[in-house]
Amino acid sequence: MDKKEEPSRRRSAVSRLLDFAGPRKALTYLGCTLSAISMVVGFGPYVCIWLVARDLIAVAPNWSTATSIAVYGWWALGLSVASILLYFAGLMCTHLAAFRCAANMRKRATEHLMHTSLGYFDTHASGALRRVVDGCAAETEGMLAHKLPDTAGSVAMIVGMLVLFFVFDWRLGLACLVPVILSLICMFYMMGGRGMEFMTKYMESLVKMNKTGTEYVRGIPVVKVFQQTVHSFKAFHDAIEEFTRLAQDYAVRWCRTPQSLSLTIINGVALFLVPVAILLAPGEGDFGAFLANFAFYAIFSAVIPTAMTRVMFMSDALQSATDAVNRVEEVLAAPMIKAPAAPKEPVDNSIVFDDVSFTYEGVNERALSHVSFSVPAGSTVALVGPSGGGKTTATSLVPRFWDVCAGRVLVGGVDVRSMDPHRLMEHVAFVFQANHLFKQSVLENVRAARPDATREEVARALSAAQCDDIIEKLPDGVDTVYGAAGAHFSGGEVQRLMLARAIMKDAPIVVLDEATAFADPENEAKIQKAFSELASGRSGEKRTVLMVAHRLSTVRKADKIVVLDAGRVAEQGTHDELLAAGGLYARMWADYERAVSWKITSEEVA
Ligand SMILES: Nc1ncnc2c1ncn2[C@@H]1O[C@H](COP(=O)(O)OP(=O)(O)OP(=O)(O)O)[C@@H](O)[C@H]1O
Repeated sequence: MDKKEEPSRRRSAVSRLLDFAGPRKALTYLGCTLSAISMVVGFGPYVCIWLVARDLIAVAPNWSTATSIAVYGWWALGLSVASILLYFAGLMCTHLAAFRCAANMRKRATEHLMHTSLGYFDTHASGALRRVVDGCAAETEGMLAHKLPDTAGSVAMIVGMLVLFFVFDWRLGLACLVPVILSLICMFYMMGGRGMEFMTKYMESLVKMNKTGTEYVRGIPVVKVFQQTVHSFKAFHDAIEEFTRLAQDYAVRWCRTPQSLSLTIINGVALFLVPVAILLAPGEGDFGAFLANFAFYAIFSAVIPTAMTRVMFMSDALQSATDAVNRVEEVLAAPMIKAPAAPKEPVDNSIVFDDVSFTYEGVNERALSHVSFSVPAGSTVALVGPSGGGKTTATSLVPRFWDVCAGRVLVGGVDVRSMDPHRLMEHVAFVFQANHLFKQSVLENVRAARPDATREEVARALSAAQCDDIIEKLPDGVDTVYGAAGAHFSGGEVQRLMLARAIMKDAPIVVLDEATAFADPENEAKIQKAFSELASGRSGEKRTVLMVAHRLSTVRKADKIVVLDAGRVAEQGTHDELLAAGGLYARMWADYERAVSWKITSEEVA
């Protein structure tokens, strides 16, 4: 990945950023040019002031003979207005480009994430990704819209000043130049390696704080239940501390420096200019002309600190923007699901695991090792086994959350890697523990599986998934927004709504990870009924179902049970066959029966 990216990293952040602006990139250049012209035009009023000063010195003390003063005044006014108008026109152009750039950054990162292998989200917290997609784009907006044209203007101003410095009296010009050179040296030091290194650390710390913050908010119930304090959530606490330290460093070391620098320049100009003028004055033949020149340098040297400060703050913005564009490029480099050049069509509705092995990245132990089993079209196969046996991993290989390390997963007789990812998603409905309800109406939540479904079709899917009692309880029926008052669901209810979504999708194959291991008897019966509705399919054709079962009651009726233990298939067969074999499944079943009888006995006692 890095090798391919190196050339792009070598290009400047601004040029990489502007790639996101597309054709509007030209507006940035136009905006910067207008801003530069505006600054040069902005010299006009200063020149007029100097001309006034020069005329007055020339006619002193007969001030009334200076007749051109009003003309200079009008010129000064006209040039000021022209400079302001040019500046606004420039800003308009850069804003248009900056907005497009930020929008395209967000769009491309979001689109890329849509096609990123789903497993990527397991290892990249949503808080950090949100900050990259949204925050980084926002960070670049101000830089492109304001800082860049201001810097172009300031550079034009500095260059113009340097030229003017040597037009009238090079000796006074040189005196003004010394503090400029000094400040430039300081600025290059700030913009250099250490400054950038600091900014990268600062941004990393911000991302870390966001990430741990999201995790903390998610974990608040656990923290409360166990009566822990905020400090016990050590990662978040440490991230806040680290960020605070860096933010203080930032304010003290990196913000105070530009301010001191600016002051040095202002004072520096006077410090250098005045003594040089005093030294030169006695030797001057035409003292009036010398005084006028001195007035020129005194007026114009005041412009330089403003320009320098603007350039200085650009370095700050440039560092944040470089960091932002690096992070967005990192997201854009996230592995995408590879779509085959010539996708194959599934020929039936079966699923086959053919000698599949899989190891998670950065882990030595295999999560799955030589796993082979088949789910014939129209049958229901349940994966059972001890915790950590590899059940969830096996099901996540079907939608290509991850790709196998060895072997093949076939859907409809075709390796999932040879199928068009959209076709795979169409052919298979996935109901996972991580699926969640959106903060939308129940109707929209179910319709997410098939956006063109009618209200009647949604109602039928809800009925088939045994959700009628849930809908009846809701204040606005199917139009009730999930999360609004009175619209919260139990684990079993959420599972039934998920099943309604899967029924709505009407895919011939369903892969599901049972959400809850325990449900009350009423919910349990309804979930069972919803499962059989889902498996029975529409128009009499049975669906193929591969399910991770946490409840052995669910698997009893399955056509086949595959027992996964430590990533290997320990045994497979029907419920009766496995009981007769007296292996791991038989032991699990005996434990399950004991648990059920214990539950019944304790309920009777109660
Ligand atoms: N994202 C991950 N990164 C690294 N290892 C993982 C990841 N997810 C799971 N594992 C490991 O892979 C193995 C199989 O886990 P898996 O979740 O598939 O088991 P399971 O049978 O579904 O367990 P359970 O019944 O508890 O849900 C375990 O050792 C687990 O620690």
